[in-house]
Amino acid sequence: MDSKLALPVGTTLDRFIMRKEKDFPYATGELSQLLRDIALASKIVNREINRAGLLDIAGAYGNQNVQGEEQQKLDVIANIRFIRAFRNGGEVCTIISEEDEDIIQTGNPHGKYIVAMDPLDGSSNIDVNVSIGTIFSIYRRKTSQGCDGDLTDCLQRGVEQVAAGYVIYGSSTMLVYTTGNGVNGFTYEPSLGEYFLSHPDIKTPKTGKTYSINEGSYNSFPQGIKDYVEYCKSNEYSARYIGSLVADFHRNLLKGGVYIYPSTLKAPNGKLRLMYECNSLAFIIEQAGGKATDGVNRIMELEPTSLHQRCPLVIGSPEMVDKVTEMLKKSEAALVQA
Ligand SMILES: O=P(O)(O)OC[C@H]1O[C@](O)(COP(=O)(O)O)[C@@H](O)[C@@H]1O
Ligand SMILES: [Mg+2]
Ligand SMILES: [Mg+2]
Repeated sequence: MDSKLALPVGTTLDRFIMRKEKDFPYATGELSQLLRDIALASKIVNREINRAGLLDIAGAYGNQNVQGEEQQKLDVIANIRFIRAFRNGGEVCTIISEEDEDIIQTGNPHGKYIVAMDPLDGSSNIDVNVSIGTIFSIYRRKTSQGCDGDLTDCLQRGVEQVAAGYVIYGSSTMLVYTTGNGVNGFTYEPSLGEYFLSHPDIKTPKTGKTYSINEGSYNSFPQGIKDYVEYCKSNEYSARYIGSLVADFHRNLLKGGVYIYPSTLKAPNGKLRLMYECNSLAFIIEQAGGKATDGVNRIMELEPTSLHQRCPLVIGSPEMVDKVTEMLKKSEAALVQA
């Protein structure tokens, strides 16, 4: 946390954003307002999620999204709520969403920012009351204001992010984000309708004893990943896999651990999307002292070529990510020699 501005636990998100803005003499308040818009939309989505079982908003929506996945009603509701918040807020000109094939123009040509988002992460867990989330990345547009953003604005590398974060809708609802000056977590108090600083200056442990991977696809993992899973077992690490990226990531961020979604025969480029899952969490983990790679390269330096491109993900405590990279390299070298 910036030494000149250590704010106490219990500070409201609004006050935190306002005070942090003072760290940036040239700040114009637009990014602050955009963070508030995200917080507002997340409160509405949180309310819908909490009541999902009661209202007719559980289950499938009856459409497939651009990924070929069955859309859940809450995927669509969350998508609508965030798009509406960005439209009404006025700071965003263009949106990339997991639920929309093409970029969405908000009608705010003077908006300075591009948002890439996964409105509802962990869709397979929606109806079974398991933690789910929302993931977002914020970029400054490259093209001049006054017109709609275009692909050059949208396809920026992770290192260009001005902010990123996620909301986890779990036993409590939390917003965790970075603007490149450390990572802070805020817990939502529904009866007051406010987010309060609960996890200041989050740092992830250098290593841990938890690994998160869907071993159901073990047989088609790259050899290096198989070797790493065996290494974890031989060292009696704990296997934890919720099946919601945000939830698995959040646990490992706080307690130490590594989450791996490798390339498999079924998904040669992995399953997770670079622009609104991998880049966002990579920015967070790096700001918290951890690492994120595709097994070889730093996620944040990957050059995006399409809106919904996928990439393998190895993310978490730095020493554990390094171990995975080391084992992948070794198995590759063994293959070459064979
Ligand atoms: O069922 P699998 O193949 O293990 O995939 C689970 C992963 O897929 C995801 O559900 C993909 O995200 P969406 O739910 O946003 O599509 C991640 O949250 C999760 O980590
Ligand atoms: Mg997702
Ligand atoms: Mg999703």
